[in-house]
Order: sequence, then structure tokens, then C-alpha cells
Amino acid sequence: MTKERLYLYDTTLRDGQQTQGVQFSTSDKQAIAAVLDELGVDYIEGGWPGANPTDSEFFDNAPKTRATMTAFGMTKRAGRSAENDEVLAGVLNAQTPAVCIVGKTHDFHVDTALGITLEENLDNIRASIAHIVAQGREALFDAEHFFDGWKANPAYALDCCVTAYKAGARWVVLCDTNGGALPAEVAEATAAVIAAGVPGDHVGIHTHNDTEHAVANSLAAVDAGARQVQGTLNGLGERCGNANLTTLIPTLLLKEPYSCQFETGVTPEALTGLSRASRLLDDILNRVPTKQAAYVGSSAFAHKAGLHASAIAKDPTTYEHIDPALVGNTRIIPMSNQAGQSNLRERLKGAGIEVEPGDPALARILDRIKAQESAGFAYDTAQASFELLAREELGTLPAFFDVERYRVISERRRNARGEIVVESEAVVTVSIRGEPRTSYYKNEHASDLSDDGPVNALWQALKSDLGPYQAMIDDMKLVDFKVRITNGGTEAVTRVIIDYQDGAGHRWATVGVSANIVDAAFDALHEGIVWKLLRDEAMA
Ligand SMILES: CC(=O)SCCNC(=O)CCNC(=O)[C@H](O)C(C)(C)COP(=O)(O)OP(=O)(O)OC[C@H]1O[C@@H](n2cnc3c(N)ncnc32)[C@H](O)[C@@H]1OP(=O)(O)O
Ligand SMILES: CC(=O)C(=O)O
Repeated sequence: MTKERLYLYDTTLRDGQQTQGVQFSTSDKQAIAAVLDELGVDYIEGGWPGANPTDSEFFDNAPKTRATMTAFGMTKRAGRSAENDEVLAGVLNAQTPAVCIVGKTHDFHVDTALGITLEENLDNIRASIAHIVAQGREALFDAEHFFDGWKANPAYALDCCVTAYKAGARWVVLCDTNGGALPAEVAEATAAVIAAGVPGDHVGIHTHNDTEHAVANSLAAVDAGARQVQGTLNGLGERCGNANLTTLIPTLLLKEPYSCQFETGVTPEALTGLSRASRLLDDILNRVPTKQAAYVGSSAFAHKAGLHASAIAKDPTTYEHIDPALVGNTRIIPMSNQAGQSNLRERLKGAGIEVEPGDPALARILDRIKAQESAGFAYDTAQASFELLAREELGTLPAFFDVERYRVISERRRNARGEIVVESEAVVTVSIRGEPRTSYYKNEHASDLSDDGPVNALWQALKSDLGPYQAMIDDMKLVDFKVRITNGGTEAVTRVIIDYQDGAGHRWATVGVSANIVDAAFDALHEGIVWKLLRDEAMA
């Protein structure tokens, strides 16, 4: 069967930039455009030229992409011609091969937001699209609030779409702007647009995730005949976000009926770069990746329960809907109090430790994990701490260094100018092959930890002089720090989980538990360093 072409339109750089807290620089936008192009989307909406300096600068230095670079703007205002509308001119001046303009299709918005007549709005749509086409550009019409408009005044909402199409729009994109539509109504309204005369291979879908249905709504539109899907990497976007392309792309490529019915610009090879693309965006945004993200999250193929891990060891398809490698992700078998010996052996194997079934060490490790978890530890994300515990029990943990003592002081005071200053200082003494080394740190500068308090002072002191091991830890960065008060037995204790990254991008996490938050953090930091030394020695 010949496959139909389904087009992917990415709006990370435009609607994604409308996410609260997201502010891309021009170089961020260029880096994201390169990732999207590598992935194989058909269109990259780069932003709104003329609306802000970053977007203008991005288009002034627009990267050369295989994907069609698209500028975004709005229909001309009433009372002037398309040629004389300076906002539309700013968009066209970006000289992109495609231009997408948003226009109202809900009578309520025409009346309330624009304050013009319904006929004037139709004229604005018609004239703006015709002007874009006359400039030799591909025109796209984002039918704003289409689904709400279709419910309120179906004839008018359809008239707007047909007007844009007849004026020459290559795509009429149906927007669920407020994100409140549900799949059945999206399917019905999309079918109505096609029945009204806009062919399905000219209809696109742009959804928002306000009811967590953005992906389902996009698929409903495709089922009804739409052939362009808009979305963003990791579902960035205004309010609750847009349809998540990181979910939609693998679904369209790997799941029936879509995989049999359509071809997209994303090849199976490019699909294996999806997890990396998702994490790269998080890196640019300085966000901690969502562990439970479908397909690409680090927990998407994590098998925690003993029954699951036991079956996975026999055949991974028992508990996996796809092979994680298809999207560049990896399977993990975390350790926890839900684990049995199958989890344990799989997890040890993943860490390069082979233990024969029935080895008494397995039961000892499992007992210790379960006892530690009931005391407040959590090993399912802190895989590095788990590995150290297992090696200790197996007698294969090298003694790199011992911590003899640490001391940390935090002080809030007024300086000589009467300003309030908060300072922390730490002293750590370690011994390496019997030789003591003492390091001191006082916070004066912001560091890679988001706060510059006592934990950071300890971290800086601990990592500042490890003699023969120093070169191995110089590229370590702390990337996340989570604190939770939890119940350890009958007492409330503090659990600290720290995530690290090295210069090569490897990540690992450790856990520390104590009645004292600083001590819990210190234990986690200590293990973070020991695991890095262990890993680097194994690789040397
Ligand atoms: C659904 C979406 O997400 S569409 C994308 C929305 N994105 C953005 O708004 C981000 C970029 N926007 C901006 O930087 C600014 O809003 C600008 C530069 C475009 C316009 O700024 P300003 O001229 O100061 O206008 P302001 O933002 O206050 O209001 C928008 C104006 O556009 C008008 N407008 C809104 N939609 C449309 C449209 N589709 N066609 C024509 N005019 C429109 C509004 O009626 C309003 O006009 P008014 O000031 O006469 O009431
Ligand atoms: C155009 C757009 O982003 C919307 O209507 O949601």
C-alpha cells in the first residue's frame, strides 16, 4: 500500500517561546533549529519577526535548514491594505519561504478582541493570504480558536477556513487555542472543514494541552483527514503547552494504523536521536528532564517491580510497548523495596557486575537494600548509590579515600557597610593511603549549585584536593539537588538525592539519609565522587 505523506510542523521556537519562564537567546534558537532539522520535521516556525529583537535577529541570521523555515505573524488590521500593514510587512521582510499568519475564526473574538465586523475579518484573512502568495511565499493560515468558533457559529468558522484556502493558503491549520476541545469534537469539526471544501491534504492541526488531550486531539484530526500536525519538542508552549512532538513523532512512526498509513520526513535513524533531542532542549532551558515523559523519559523503560523485571529478563517485550533503542532511550532495572533477585541481577549486569543466580551475596544485597529503604533511602533513581552498596557487599569496592571529618559553618551578619551577608565555610579532611589532606572553602562566588550555602561549601571543599584522583573529578557538576523529609523507621529523617553530570554528558545520582540535612547531603556528595572514580577507573 502506498503511504500518504504526513507533514510535521514544529513551533518550539514560536509557541514554545510563549511558555512561562522560557526566554530563548538567538543562539539557543539556532541550536534548537539544528536539532529539529536533524530530526526531520518539515517546517520550523522560527518566531515572529519584528515582534522582539531576538526573533528579528534569528531571522536576520536564519540557519540554512532542509526544513522549510517559516515566519509567524497575524492578519492585517482592518482599515488598511495588506501592503500597508507594518506588522505584516515586518513578517514578510524576514524573507522566509513560508509565512504563517494567525487570524480569528470565532465570531466572539472578532467582535470582542478585534472590534470589527465579521465581513471585515473575512476580508483581512483573504487579503493577507493573497498578499503572502503574491510575494511568492507559501502561505499558512492558523485558524485561531477554530474549535470554539465552530461550536458557537459553525458557518462562520468554516467560512474563515474556506476563505483562507481559496485565497491561496497551502495549509489551513485548525487551532484549539484555549486547549479545551476533546477528541470526538476535534474529529467532527475537522471532517466538517474537509466537507466544506478544504481538502485534507491542506488541513493542519495545532492543539494545546489544557485538558491533557493535545496529542489525542492531534491524532483525532489526523484520523479525520488532516495531513499536517503541529507541535513542540517536549510539549513546550503557552499555558499547559502544545501537542508534544516528542510523543507524536514516535506514535506516528511506530504505531498502527499511522505507521502503515503515513510517511513523514523522520527516518528510523533520525528517530533514534529523539531522546537526545529532548534532553538537549532541557539542557538549553536548564530544566531537569521529566523522568516520566513518554518514550524519551529516563523512567519510560524503567522496570521497578520484581514481577516485571523477572519477565523482562526472559523477554523485554513482556513489559515494553516498543524497543527503547528505537527512540534512543535505554532500559533500566531500578533497585528498590519492590525488587526481587531478577531486578538485582539485571541491575548488577547493567553496572558490569556478573553474579551467578543463587549466589548468597544476592540475598544479602537485597536484604540490605530493603532495610535501607525502610530507613528512608530510595535507590530507584539513585542508581550510583545502589551500585556502591552492592560492591561493598560483594567486597569489590576499592578504598579510594576515607573521610576523617568535616565541619561547616553558616553565618548571617552585617558587613562593614551595614549590608546583610550570608556566608558559609567548610573544612574537610580526607585521608588517601594513610596521608591526611585538609581542604577549606568559603563561599564568595555563585557556583554550579543553585544556592551558595553550606552544602555548596562542603562540596567545594570535598572536591578541591583529592590528590591522585583530582583529574577524574574536575569535570563533575551538580545538576539537581532534591530534599525530602521522610520517615526512617519511626523517626523523621531527611533524604537528599543529588544528580551529577560529567564533561562527556554522563549522568548519575546518589542518595544520602540522616536526621541532619547537611550530613545527608555530605553522604550523597561523597558517594557521587566515589562512583565517578570507580567508573573512570573501570574505563581506564
Ligand atoms: C494564539 C497565539 O498564540 S497567536 C501568537 C501570539 N503571540 C504573541 O502575541 C507574541 C508576540 N506579540 C507581540 O510581540 C505583540 O503582541 C505585537 C508586537 C504582535 C503587537 O503588539 P501591540 O501592537 O503592542 O499590540 P498588543 O499586543 O497590545 O495587542 C494586539 C493587537 O493586535 C490585534 N490582533 C490580535 N489578533 C489579530 C489578528 N489575528 N489580526 C489582526 N489584528 C489582531 C488586537 O486586536 C490588538 O489590537 P489593539 O491594540 O488595536 O486592540
Ligand atoms: C496560533 C496559535 O498558537 C493558537 O491558536 O494556539
